[in-house]
Amino acid sequence: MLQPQDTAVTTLGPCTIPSPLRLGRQPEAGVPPFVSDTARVRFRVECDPACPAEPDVFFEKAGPRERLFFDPRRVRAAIVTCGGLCPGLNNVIRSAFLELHYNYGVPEVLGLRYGYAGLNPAVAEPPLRLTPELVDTIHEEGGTVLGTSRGPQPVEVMVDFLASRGIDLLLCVGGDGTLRGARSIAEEVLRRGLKIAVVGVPKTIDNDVMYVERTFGMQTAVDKAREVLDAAHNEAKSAYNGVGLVKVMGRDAGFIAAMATLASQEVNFTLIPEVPLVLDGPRGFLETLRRRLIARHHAVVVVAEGVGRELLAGEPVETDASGNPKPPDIGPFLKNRIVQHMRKYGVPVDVKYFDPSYLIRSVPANSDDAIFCDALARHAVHAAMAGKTNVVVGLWNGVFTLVPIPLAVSGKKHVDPAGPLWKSVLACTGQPPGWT
Ligand SMILES: Nc1ncnc2c1ncn2[C@@H]1O[C@H](COP(=O)(O)OP(=O)(O)O)[C@@H](O)[C@H]1O
Ligand SMILES: O=P(O)(O)OC[C@H]1O[C@](O)(COP(=O)(O)O)[C@@H](O)[C@@H]1O
Repeated sequence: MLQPQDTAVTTLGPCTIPSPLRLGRQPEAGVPPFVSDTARVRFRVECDPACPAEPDVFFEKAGPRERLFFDPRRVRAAIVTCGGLCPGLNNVIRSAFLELHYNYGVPEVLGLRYGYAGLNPAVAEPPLRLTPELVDTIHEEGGTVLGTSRGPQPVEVMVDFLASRGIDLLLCVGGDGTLRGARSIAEEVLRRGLKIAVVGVPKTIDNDVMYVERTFGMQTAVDKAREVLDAAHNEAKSAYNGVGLVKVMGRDAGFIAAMATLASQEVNFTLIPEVPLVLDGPRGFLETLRRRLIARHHAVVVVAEGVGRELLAGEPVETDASGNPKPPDIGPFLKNRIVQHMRKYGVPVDVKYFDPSYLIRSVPANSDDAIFCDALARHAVHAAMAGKTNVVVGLWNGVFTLVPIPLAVSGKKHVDPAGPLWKSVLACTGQPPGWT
């Protein structure tokens, strides 16, 4: 159970430097333009009284502080992007640079190359010095202009790098692995008594970061996934007993599959890792699909890549360089089982299999994500300039928060099979709540 002290944010020291921020408008009378450290956001899922969220816990509110820990004129900042691609990485780099450069007047912002490898001189490409020209149009492109990577680097080496380069603040843009790395760096920095702020920006199309309502890139990925679902629907309904089978990313959490289902409204079966898949038996998936084909002659099925690990138990389990499990390929497996099952019962079937894979995460951010990335990046800069460290910018009930990284990596966020998102998916697809 979350305790109030868990949400306390670490600060490098007292904030004594007046902020040079010009917010572009005069504050309304009596309304300070700056956010105080005592401004809190209540942590509760208001729309779902059944949610076990703790009612009396508050997160510190993100936003510009009136007094800073760092003197902006002397700051050297650095940005690193890690893990899998995600729409909006370049937006975050651009907006963080612009905030640091123009609003705070920070003279030097470095872009570290290829993830945490960029902090290890033994393997690193030299950092890029960011300029207005360099970031000018990067938001129009997918991917990350800095490069990214998976795989560990020794924390002592990374902190040596930061100290020897005189870097005062490090923005780590990534998912839960990146945040674990950021936590190690921040803790090693504090152990050595250094004054380097480490602030995370929550990236992942999987949307599985705890205590963060939404990670950037997810909405764009859902947009792309929805296009594929609509295509699968067109294919399926144009064939006699057509099945459009779509596999989307999501190794532990089914947010993309669930949300793309709601966006498309054309899906009949949404399979996510949070709801165990049973293939056989009268109430299993295959028989339910057979009944649907007999009744309606077409179906759309979306399956998240992390589904059915138990079904594929015999398959070799691989991990990526960061130690994340790479699930055996559920897509072709499911296609074969559908074909075999229908053949067994003499039901003709025409399965069209779609694997959009990297297509949904390598595209530029949509408008919604672009605006979100801009806000996240600016909030990360505000937090770092105020000396906040070991913290990630979050969003909760529409308000930007500062979430201590140890809390954010204490677990992974999942689709709640009893929650409103999954209930909406069930209502939209008409599928049973579980497979038995
Ligand atoms: N427990 C950990 N401690 C330190 N670094 C980690 C840890 N887990 C992952 N990392 C590093 O963070 C980076 C990104 O992690 P990864 O899991 O690949 O992507 P993501 O951040 O998107 O989850 C990699 O360089 C990885 O080695
Ligand atoms: O092929 P890669 O680069 O390992 O990426 C695959 C993984 O990346 C993701 O898209 C996102 O993962 P991260 O954001 O944690 O990097 C997962 O859904 C997927 O399993």
